[in-house]
Amino acid sequence: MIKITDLHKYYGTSKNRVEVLKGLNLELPDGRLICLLGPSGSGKSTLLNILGGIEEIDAGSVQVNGESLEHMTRKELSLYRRRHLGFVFQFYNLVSNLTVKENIEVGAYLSDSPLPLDQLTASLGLKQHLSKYPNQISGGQAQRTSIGRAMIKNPSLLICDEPTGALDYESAKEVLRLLEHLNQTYHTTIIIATHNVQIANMCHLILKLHDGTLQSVLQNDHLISANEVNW
Ligand SMILES: Nc1ncnc2c1ncn2[C@@H]1O[C@H](COP(=O)(O)OP(=O)(O)OP(=O)(O)O)[C@@H](O)[C@H]1O
Repeated sequence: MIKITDLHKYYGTSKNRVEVLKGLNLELPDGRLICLLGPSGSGKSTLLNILGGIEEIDAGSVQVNGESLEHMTRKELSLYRRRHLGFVFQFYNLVSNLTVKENIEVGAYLSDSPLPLDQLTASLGLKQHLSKYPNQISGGQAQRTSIGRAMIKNPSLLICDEPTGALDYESAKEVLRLLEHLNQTYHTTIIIATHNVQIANMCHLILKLHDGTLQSVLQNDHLISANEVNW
């Protein structure tokens, strides 16, 4: 469970200080697919980076599985990231001189309890591509590799910031099907920040952020499968 209480975040100092998150309150149950929607600049990445222990909390509290991030030292935050977090970004950030398999294995080294590589690569649909290098695979395959690298850690929370933003329709759908499958198989809480409002239809919970405030938190009563998501 993630519990956010009166969360504030500011950038800049004195006259240039801007409040980017303006007192968020939110509870996110475990094991859900969560969509975070909001226009550019509304604070989505800032919120994800706070949940990911990358950005400091200026006021308020963020509890993840009972641990308060605002009280953690840098070392504790680093351990929190290693143990609990997986990150997926719009651009895949693969290591160019490592193969697909080796890129995924990088994630395993960071975990005390990694998932078996064989099992995961079957889910990722990358078995035929394991010995290729990033410049020999498509964008969709690269994103599935980066999801593999994040998931092999067996994180309790997978944070995806615009995971389909750079992909064509078919590759984006494959990534969405994969995220749905991982959520169902491993019960990982997955947060997807996106501009694509259609993605919300396959998520259990839909958060709408506007200008640093939560406009709405909706339970999706008309859940559809990733396969049925169209745009
Ligand atoms: N390191 C920073 N220093 C100063 N201002 C920042 C910093 N990071 C973000 N901001 C500002 O905070 C606001 C929220 O940015 P954020 O990246 O969280 O929005 P977003 O909703 O993720 O946008 P997008 O959809 O374009 O990625 C923006 O006005 C942005 O300019």
